[in-house]
Amino acid sequence: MPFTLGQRWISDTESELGLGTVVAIDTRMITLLFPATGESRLYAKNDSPVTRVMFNPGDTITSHEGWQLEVEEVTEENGVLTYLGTRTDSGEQQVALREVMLDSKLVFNKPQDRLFAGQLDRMDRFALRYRARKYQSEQYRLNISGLRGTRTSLIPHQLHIAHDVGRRHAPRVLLADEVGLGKTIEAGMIIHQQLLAGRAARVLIIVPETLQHQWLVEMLRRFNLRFALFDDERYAEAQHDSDNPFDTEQLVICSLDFVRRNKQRLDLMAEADWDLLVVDEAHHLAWELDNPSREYQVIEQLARQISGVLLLTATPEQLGMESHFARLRLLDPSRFHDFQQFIAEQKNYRPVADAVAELLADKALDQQALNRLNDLVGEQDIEPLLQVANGQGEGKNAARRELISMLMDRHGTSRVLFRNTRGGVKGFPHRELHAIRLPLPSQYQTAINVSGIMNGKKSAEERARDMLYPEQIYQAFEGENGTWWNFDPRVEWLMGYLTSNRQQKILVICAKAETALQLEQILREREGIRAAVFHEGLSIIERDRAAAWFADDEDGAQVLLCSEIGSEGRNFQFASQMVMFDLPFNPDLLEQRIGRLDRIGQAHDILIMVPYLEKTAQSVLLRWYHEGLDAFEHTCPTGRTLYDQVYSTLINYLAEPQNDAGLDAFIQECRHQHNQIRQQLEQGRDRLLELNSNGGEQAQQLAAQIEQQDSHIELVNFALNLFDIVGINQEDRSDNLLVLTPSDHMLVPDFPGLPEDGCTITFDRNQALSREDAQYVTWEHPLILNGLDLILSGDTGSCALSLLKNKALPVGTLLVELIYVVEAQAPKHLQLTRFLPPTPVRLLLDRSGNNLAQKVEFESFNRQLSTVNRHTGSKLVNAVQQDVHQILTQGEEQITSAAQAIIDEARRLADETLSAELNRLEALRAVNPNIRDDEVAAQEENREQVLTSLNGAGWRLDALRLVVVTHQ
Ligand SMILES: Nc1ncnc2c1ncn2[C@@H]1O[C@H](COP(=O)(O)OP(=O)(O)OP(=O)(O)O)[C@@H](O)[C@H]1O
Repeated sequence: MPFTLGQRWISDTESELGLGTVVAIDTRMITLLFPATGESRLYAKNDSPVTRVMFNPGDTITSHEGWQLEVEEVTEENGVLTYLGTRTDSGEQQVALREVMLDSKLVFNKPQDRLFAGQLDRMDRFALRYRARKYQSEQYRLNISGLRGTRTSLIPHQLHIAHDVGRRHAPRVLLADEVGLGKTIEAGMIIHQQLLAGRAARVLIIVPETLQHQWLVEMLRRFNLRFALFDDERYAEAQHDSDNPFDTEQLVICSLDFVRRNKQRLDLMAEADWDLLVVDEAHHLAWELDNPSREYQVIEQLARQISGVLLLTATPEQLGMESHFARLRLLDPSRFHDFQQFIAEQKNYRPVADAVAELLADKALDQQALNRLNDLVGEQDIEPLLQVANGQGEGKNAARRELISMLMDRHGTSRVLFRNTRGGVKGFPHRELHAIRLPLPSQYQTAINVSGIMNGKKSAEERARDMLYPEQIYQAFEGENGTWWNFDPRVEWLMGYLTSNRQQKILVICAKAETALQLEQILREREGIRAAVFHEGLSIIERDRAAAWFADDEDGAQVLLCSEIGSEGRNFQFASQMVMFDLPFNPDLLEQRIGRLDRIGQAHDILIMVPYLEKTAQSVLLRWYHEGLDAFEHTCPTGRTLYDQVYSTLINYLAEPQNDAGLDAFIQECRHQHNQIRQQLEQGRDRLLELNSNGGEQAQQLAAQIEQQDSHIELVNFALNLFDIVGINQEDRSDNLLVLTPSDHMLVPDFPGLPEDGCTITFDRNQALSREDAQYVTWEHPLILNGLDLILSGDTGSCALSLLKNKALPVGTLLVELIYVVEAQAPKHLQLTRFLPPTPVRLLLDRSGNNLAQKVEFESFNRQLSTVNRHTGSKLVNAVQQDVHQILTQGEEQITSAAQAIIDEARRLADETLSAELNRLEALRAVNPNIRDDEVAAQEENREQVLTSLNGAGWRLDALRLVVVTHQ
């Protein structure tokens, strides 16, 4: 094309320069000035990488003054164009705009503009873009989205809870699985889902100080969630950056103590607009009528402000029924307002549990059972369902499942409380108690006698507490000289045990920090035993260091000596032996202690060694725990109830252990009651809770579904292609590992998610679980999510040209592949993507407008195509420009009906799903007070907003490729 002064051209290789103007021409060269950047370039007249910019009627163009013109006519004079049309701002008609007056900052972002401006992209990028669209849209539609991307084993009960709670609006639940069954993991999965779906953006986690780092690490390692740890120092720093320091981070972990200590800080925290509050070890929140603890009040203030609340505790009833009730009250004050009523409800679970058991038993239901079900379900006509459930037809199991879920929904606390037990989950190792009886040294006997005389005024409980730790009584009398370890036979026994098990990691727990410290010194000095200590006197860093030293396989400590604080929340399942140097005061603490080893991941049977001194409070307590409650070898669900029931008798025996008249009968009676209560629980409340909490068959299916997805090769192919195009170096290592490093030709200089010095990744879940240094890459990993974003939010691959070698078609045959996207704009929290994710529609049109897309599948077609160099590409584009315009017009006609069908289907699905959810909630609210009014209102509003947003859905051309047939 001949050059003329004043014409506008664009550089094919440096499109960022904007529009250029021809300012000089000589015999062989031309000069373009690019006013937007002030730069000039000299090009050869023949064969230069520049494309003539020409607009067509229907285009909207911008003048250098900023106003826009809708082009109606284009005239040419001496090779220079003038555009005629209507101004969009004033409506003035027949306005002329000479091309030299066009805005030079022109960017071409519509694929067709880019095509005509010669900005052709590589063919592999076009394919990547289409695949990215396709996979993204498929992933959004899967109901397991948000559950797959975590570095965790697929454990059905956890997946069930995460699936149920994770998709609720502002979930408020108590996660109360038994110790070590994975509450932290469940909370992490819920947070991950809520963040991914846009239901939450700001999350606050409050934990005991000792667990802060463990949480921080678990969130990052398993969920790729980078929390900021707020302590005094960090808080002071953040004060410089914002009036409210908590506004400086989206994801925050801090300790309960940090929150409790300062009223002003608490107020600021409460104001900081969190979406989700997580409180671990929530049994610390003690409550009595008219006397709530400070900890309780702190969380109460936050829970009033924050819409989503997850409370975690393995021992929900640790501080008694009242505190348990009070924690439920934090979740829903209007529902849990009357303690007496709550107690009454607790007793009424039996008939519901029986009905559920009958349904599960797969036997025919007699008239009595049918009547009972009718009564329990209440308002709804379930006759048809009962007939199917009682028949032998296909739908029998599904009908029974539906009836069970109706019962669960309508009765009890199952919507706010989840509790899985080892019994329900199965597959846990055995626990074995070894009680080692040792003589009571005379020094202790004397100290106990003297203290008995001196402490006459103390309460029975105080005396009982003293009596449990004779070494402390002795030392209180002897002061500095009270070297009890020189004669206490437990010390001798402990040293013998540890030295004869040098290859084993052993956890030693004692109630008091002083005992732990003294033992450490003795073990070190006398036997050279490497023992880490873990107690409340250490700083957080020191505690974590101690735990890490114990965990270290190669150079680590053989023993971890910890006081009672080490018995909570920590993960020590790599060890399978524990020594209780003394026993804790209540059965919940005992369970917490054993729970350090008896957790998911424990591969061996657990040995619990208890050296105890005969005729002491310890020997009484040991018998009570073991013979009365069976609390060492099995988790003890009755512990708290029995403890409250027999408290005064027990305390008296502990306070005066030498007076054991009637002790045998007392213990026997406790065992009898234990068996009875356990049976009641198993048939009533616990059974119901468990049935609801472990998710049954559906949870198994969920796990199986995710597992099936895990092995999909599509992700691997896509990711490798993506990394390639982004410019990330990939180096194959054995064992399904890949090392990624940034190259010096990256698409963007800083690819989010890829560290400067690279990272190791794996696509294999098992490998990721055993190799902590490798990132587990799934569709939900930041590398993939950011990669998809990078490709789809920019121009990458939006316009390409390929050659098709096919002798069956005439040379020069033109096909245009058009990728449209059907989408709706809406705030993320509406989760419109469930119904209408950005959905690609592919058309493959020939010159007559026939759509061949159905017959010619993308991948096999793509494999037949070959690339063309940019220069030839530009020439080809110019040659077929008119045809392409026509085909585009035909494309617009064809997409309308296809897109509208997709939108209609999305609206139908949304209406059906959301109306069903709303109806269900409304029906439930009539019978189950656990449904909060605000939940129903939010659901209703959500439905309205979703449907309105879908009404506004539309489509646009996202990418296009010209395909020209050759025979060479
Ligand atoms: N799905 C899983 N995949 C891999 N590891 C898991 C999974 N679930 C739990 N674990 C591991 O099992 C241990 C117990 O899990 P977690 O700490 O979440 O239990 P918990 O119920 O919070 O315990 P506690 O009652 O002691 O606070 C942890 O080491 C955790 O990493």
